[in-house]
Order: sequence, then C-alpha cells, then structure tokens
Amino acid sequence: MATKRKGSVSELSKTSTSTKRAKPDVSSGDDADDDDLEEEAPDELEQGALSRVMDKFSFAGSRERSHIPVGDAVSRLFKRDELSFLKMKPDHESRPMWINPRNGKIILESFSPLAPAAQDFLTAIAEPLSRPTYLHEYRITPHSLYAAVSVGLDPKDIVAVLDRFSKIPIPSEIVQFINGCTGSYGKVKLVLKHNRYFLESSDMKMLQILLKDSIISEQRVITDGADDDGITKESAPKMGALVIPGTKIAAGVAQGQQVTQQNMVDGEDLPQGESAEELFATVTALKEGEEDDDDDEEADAVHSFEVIAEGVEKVQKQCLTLGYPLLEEYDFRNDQRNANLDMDLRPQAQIRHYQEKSLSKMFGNGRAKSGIIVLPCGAGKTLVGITAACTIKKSVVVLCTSSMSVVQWRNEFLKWSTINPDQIAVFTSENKERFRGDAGIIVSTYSMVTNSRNRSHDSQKMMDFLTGREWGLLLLDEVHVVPANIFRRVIHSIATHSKLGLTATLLREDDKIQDLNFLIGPKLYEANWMELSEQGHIARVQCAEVWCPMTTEFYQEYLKETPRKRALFYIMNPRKFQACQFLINYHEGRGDKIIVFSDNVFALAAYARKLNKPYIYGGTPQQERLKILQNFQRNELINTVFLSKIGDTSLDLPEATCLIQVSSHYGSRRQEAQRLGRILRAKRRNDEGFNAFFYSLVSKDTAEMYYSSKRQAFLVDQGYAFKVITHLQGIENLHGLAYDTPAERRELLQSVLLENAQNAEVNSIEREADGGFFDRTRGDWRGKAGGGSGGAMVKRNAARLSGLSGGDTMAYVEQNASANRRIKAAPGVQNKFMKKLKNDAVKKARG
Ligand SMILES: Nc1ncnc2c1ncn2[C@@H]1O[C@H](COP(=O)(O)OP(=O)(O)OP(=O)(O)O)[C@@H](O)[C@H]1O
Repeated sequence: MATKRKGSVSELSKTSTSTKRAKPDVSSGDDADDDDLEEEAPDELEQGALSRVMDKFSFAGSRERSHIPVGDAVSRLFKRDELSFLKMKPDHESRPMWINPRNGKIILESFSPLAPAAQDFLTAIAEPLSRPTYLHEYRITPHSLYAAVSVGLDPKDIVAVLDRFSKIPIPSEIVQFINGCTGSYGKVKLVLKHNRYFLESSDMKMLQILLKDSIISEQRVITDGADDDGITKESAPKMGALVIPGTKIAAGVAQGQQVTQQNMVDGEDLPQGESAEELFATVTALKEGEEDDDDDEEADAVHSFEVIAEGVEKVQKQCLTLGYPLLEEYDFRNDQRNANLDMDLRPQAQIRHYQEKSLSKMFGNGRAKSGIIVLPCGAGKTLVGITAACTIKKSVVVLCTSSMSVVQWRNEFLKWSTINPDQIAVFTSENKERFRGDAGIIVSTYSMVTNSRNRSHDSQKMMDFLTGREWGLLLLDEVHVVPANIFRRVIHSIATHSKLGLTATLLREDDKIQDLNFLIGPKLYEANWMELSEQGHIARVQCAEVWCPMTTEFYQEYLKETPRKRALFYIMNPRKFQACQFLINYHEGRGDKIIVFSDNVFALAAYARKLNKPYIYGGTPQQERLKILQNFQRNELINTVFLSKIGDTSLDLPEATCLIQVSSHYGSRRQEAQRLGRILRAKRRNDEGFNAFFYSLVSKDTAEMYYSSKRQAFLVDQGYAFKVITHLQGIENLHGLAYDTPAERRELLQSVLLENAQNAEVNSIEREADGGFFDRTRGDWRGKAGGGSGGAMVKRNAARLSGLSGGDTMAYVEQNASANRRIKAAPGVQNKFMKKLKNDAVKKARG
C-alpha cells in the first residue's frame, strides 16, 4: 500500500494528568459519568452492604483536629494525605511503606528491594488504588480485609507484617480497624459437605452466638452426636495437598506462606536485626494442616451445626445482618453425590505464575472458595476458569456476555482440557443442547438464563435442566458488565457449590460493586498490569491523547447546541477526521494493524466511508462481520477496521497493534480499559522493541476533554502514562487530506446539522444479534429471549431540517388566507380546553 510517511507522532508535550479540565455542563443523568458514584464515595469507608454492617468500625479519631497537620506551607496541599506529622522508625529508610492513620491508605516505594514481597502481601490485604512506576498506593478497606481473611490470613499476622514493612509504628487506629473488621470475618464458614449445608467454625462461642438468633436457630437441623446446643465437634481435616492441574504448587497450605515465600530472597536489604525468615515467619504460620501444633487439640477442632438447604439464604442474610458474613467453601473432594467429570488440563497447558497465584487463592485450603479473580484483558482469564473447572472436576455452568464468547469458551475448553466434546454443550438462541452423561459443562449467556419472558419450549426445557440439578462450579465471565440484579437472578436459579467471577476491572456501570462481594465472593486476586506487561504476558502500550482543535464553524455550532446535542460536533470535527486519517496512514506504513473505535454509529459509518475502510456495528450481519474480521487478520491489504462498541469486549484480534478512539462512552473508565485490552493481546508483543499504540482523539476545548481525562483515570492508576500530542507533525503535508478546503468542511457541517438529534447521542443503543444488552432506561437486561427483535437496536432515521423543527409528522399543504375562516367555522374543531377557555371568558364578561 502506498504510504506517505513524512511526519512523526512524537511531539509530546506533557502528560494529560497534569491538565485541568472543566466538567461539562450536563444536566441529564445519561450524560453523567457512570463511574461518578464510585469516585465520590467517602474517603474512609466504602458504601454497601458490608460497610453498613461494618459501620461501627471506622478509623478512630479520623476527624479529630489533632490530626490536621500544621506543617510547612506545602503540607496543606497534601490535605488528608499529609504524613509529615508521623514519627518515623530509626531504620525507616530500609522499610518500604507508609500508612496513613486517617484513611487506611498505604504508600509503597516500589523501588525498594522489599517491594515485591510487600506488594504480594498488600495485594492480599488491601485494594490497589494506583500503581505507577515509583510509588504505589493501596487502601485497607473492610472488603479487602474480608478477602484477606478468606484466604487464611490472621488479623494479628496482618498487623505484624505491616509493622515490619512500615516506616512508622502502626497507628493504633489501623490496628483497631483491622481487628474490628476481621474480628467477625471468616470465623464462620458455610460448607457444603455430602450435599448438606453446615455452618462451621473453630470457635465454638461464635456458633453459640448465632444459635441464639431465632431466625438462624429455626433453620438448624439437629444431627446425631450433637451436644446440648445442637453443635457437633470434630477434628479439623488434615489438608492433604491438592495439586492444581498445570501448576507446580500444591494447594492446601496457608495462603500467607504462598503470599510471601515466592518473593522471599535471603539477605536482601532488610531492616536491621531481622532476617528474611523472621520477617515472614508471622505470615507463614499455618492456619490449618500439617504444621499445626499437634498438642493443641482445641485449635485442631472444628465445630459445626447443620442448616436446612432451603434456609441457607435466610441464614446467610441474617449472619450478614449480625456482622458475621459467611465464607463459602466447597469441599469438592468429599462430594460423593455429584458425579465426577472426567477432565484434566492437557499436558501442553502451562499455567503462568500469576494464573497459578490467583488459583492458589481460590483453592488455598484444599476447598474451593467462591470469589472474583481480576486479571487484565488478554492475560488469560479463560484458562484460569478452565483450570478451576479441571481442579473441581464436577459439572460446570459458564455464563458470558455474548453468543460469540459462548463459542470461544467452548473452543477454549476443548483446546486446553481433555473434556469429551459430547460433554460440553452450549445454550444460546440457536443451540439448546444438553451434554451427554451425568456430568458436563453448559456454556450460555446471562441473558439466556435470566430472561424468562417469551421463552421457547426448548429454552424452557433447557432452563429446567439448569435449575433442576446441582452444579459444582459457576463460572461468571466479565462480572463487571453485568448488573447486580442479574447476578441475583442467576445465583438464585442455579444451585451451585462454588462461584468464580472473572473480570479485567472491578469498575461497574451501577453502584452495586460491593454487592458482588456477597453475590459471588470477595476479590481473591488482582494482577498488576505493568508487571505482566514487563514480563511480556501482555503487550507494552504507548498511550496518547491527540488534541484536535475545533474548526471555527464547528465550534460555533457546538456552542449553540444544548449539552446533550453537542457530541456530534466534537466527534465529527474535521480536524479530528484528519488526525484519524493521518494516524491510520502513519501506522499502516509501519506495518501495524489498526482498530478504530467509535461509539457513535453515524460517525463510525461517516469516517469509514470517507476513508474507504470496512466497518462493523451491531447491525452488521454475522457473515459480513466474520468476513471483515478474517480479512483484517489475513489480508495484507486490509489493515484497518472500524468498530462500534460491540468490539469493546470479547473480540479476539491478536493481530491488532494500534487503536484509535474517535468517540467513546463519556467518562467510562471501564470502556477505556476494555478497549486497551484489544491490543494487550497483540501477537507480536514479544518481538524485540515492540510497542502497541493507543490513541484517543479529543476535540480541544470541548466536553470531550473532561470525559477523556476521566476515562484515563483507571489506566493511569495501573501505571500507564498518557502523553498529550498537540500537533501531528507532517499532517499538513499528507496527500489527499480529507476536508482540507473550507467548502468540504461546510458540506460536512451541513450533513451533521441535518443529522437527526437522536444520532448526537454518543450512547446509541446497539446490541448483537442475541447477545443481550443492559437497557438503562428500563433498568433491565434484555436479550433475544426476552422478545426483542434480533439485529441492531440502532435506529438511524434519515432526517430533514423539518425534522429538527418537529415538523416531520405533518403534511404541509399550501393554504390561502380564507382557510383560517373555514377552520373557524368548521364544527367540532375546538378541543375541550378551548371550549373551557371560551366559556370562562363568557362567564367573566357577564360578571
Ligand atoms: N498459560 C498460558 N499459556 C499459553 N497461552 C495462554 C496462557 N494463558 C492465556 N493464554 C493465551 O492468551 C490469550 C488471551 O487469553 P484470554 O482470551 O483468556 O484472555 P482474557 O483475559 O479472557 O481476555 P479478555 O478480557 O480480553 O477476554 C489467548 O490466546 C490464550 O490462549
């Protein structure tokens, strides 16, 4: 392909994070950033079910005046993150972290030799907030502590290890907070043994407290061998090692050990007087299993009582209300009732270290814990799910967001595991088959399972099959995109012993992110994007925001419009068009394969047509989509494809190495991360010096600037630096530059003005043929099974100026002056309101 490569795109002036952008004046809820709710959560504690229970625990004295630093002139700029008032330990230089007593934030020096060990430990006990190059920020929250306890960490070990790493003595507020939160977490487990539900605890008193509650005691089953309280005592099971297929490590040992041992390097720069062994001894003490003190009988004992299966949900809710959230675990090795599924990983499957780590959190004590694993796009969540299924070896339901993913999941199961193809079936609108034998796998979509309206006979039969039996594992893909109420429906209709949620970002469209902790389970593991990219598991990406000045005519129209209708002007800005053309040209010349994203379907088609490139949106028939994508992958002449937001997720295009965004969903950090994910899996990622490119084209001085910086927040926190390109050098010399003359630009403006206002919505609803979508106006998940017609939901009406003035539905007929008289005289033309007005006037005149 002939290309002209004169310019370079490297005129980088400053990082976008340093740019202050005004929040656009948007009055409508639709325009508001989806993520606002999360960001404006109070500093100290998160909102949500758990936090309500945990309200009584907060950082004591967090609002006391004594904590407001008096410091120097600069100190006040740090506000609540000002730490200069803290007294440092004498050997603070060799310790890598600070802890803020006011809000539980932890700052880690990532260049410290102890950083890798500290990082692993922090990932287990705190939420990563931001992980750029030198300083990482975490925060201890009730949820993160819940997750820590769920992988076997003990509160006093948490405090002890924090103290070893910390430059300051651990503030008493933090100790209180940790003890307060964890005092009741993980003490009671809900265990399914031989298909009977038990509340289990090593602390007898805990069970006695619960049994005093009338709701819980009503659900209890008195079993043989129980004491007067109805509680049974047994020895804690000795955890035989459980080897997770494809990994070298054996699960069944305490997490703390794994958390630290893997990163322990003897003789590293440790604080004086402490050896590496000593440092980690606190977290390596086994909670269960072989190294427990044999003489300590009480510590080895496990107390339990049984509850009826139908009462489990009530008990779960009540325990949560009482402040003792139940940890869910599945003792699958002792499950005799559910048939085993003969399936293993294929020998060629070598689980990567971070996949292994995440799985060890799930199977840490030899049972399957329910929870969520967070790995960047392209890091191999599918294989993690498959390995979990191969470890449990019971029937599995996999739920994903589209029928395309359903096919991919089935193929991946066949590729990585030894499952018999007859034993893995799919349930979509086209396929409603069951597997052969007693145990197997069903792969389906959330919409197929939750949409009960207008179900076909076959679908209903399939649903009866899904709801009428027990499953060993429920694998939930892309948990961040599915609304919480859908999870509720899924979880209540499918009886499963364990749940594993997979996602790249725990950013949600609704404010129900915390609900996932209880609907699925706590976050078990979250990988560090930069680390995986340095190790070559995901591609290195250069991110840039390209500022495109608005042309005068477009800016004038932009300013005249209401905030809702402005989008089309900043998306269709001719300068943005030119930037897009230049970048495509430049990158095609380098041998890159390019995806251009536009949420707005009008713009998508306009850009693609003008630049003579193929495009795919919700309405593109399946055959055509496949043809375009195959050409993109194999045909040397097709190096650029334009995609609407249907390409945000589940699109496996490892050939793509460059991404350009021309329009996006407002300030959605989630979409930004998902889109970046399309190039993280680049095939060429391990080529020497390879870099993928991610460009966001932003019209200058418009609301888009604000949205763009919001969108980047998540990726910036993951360590990506967005460069700002204010001028694309050489653009003016590009041969055949689109909209180069005023006449062409005027023509473009006319076509934009003529576009129906409806198309100005960035958020045009579209969906895949049967993938389903979340209808925000109805607050519901809709899919084909729900009666929606197949195909695209995008409605593009050809419009005329009369449309803009509301005259579309009227027939215009020339009338002469006498027409008014005729109308006046015609009987029955006055409506009730007019009659009333007339009558009132008459009455008034009569006094
Ligand atoms: N351990 C492994 N060994 C070899 N290849 C792997 C391994 N893990 C994952 N892969 C490959 O990496 C690619 C990305 O994996 P996968 O599709 O599961 O990513 P993902 O995390 O689900 O991404 P997304 O969030 O975009 O859906 C796939 O081609 C997969 O086969």
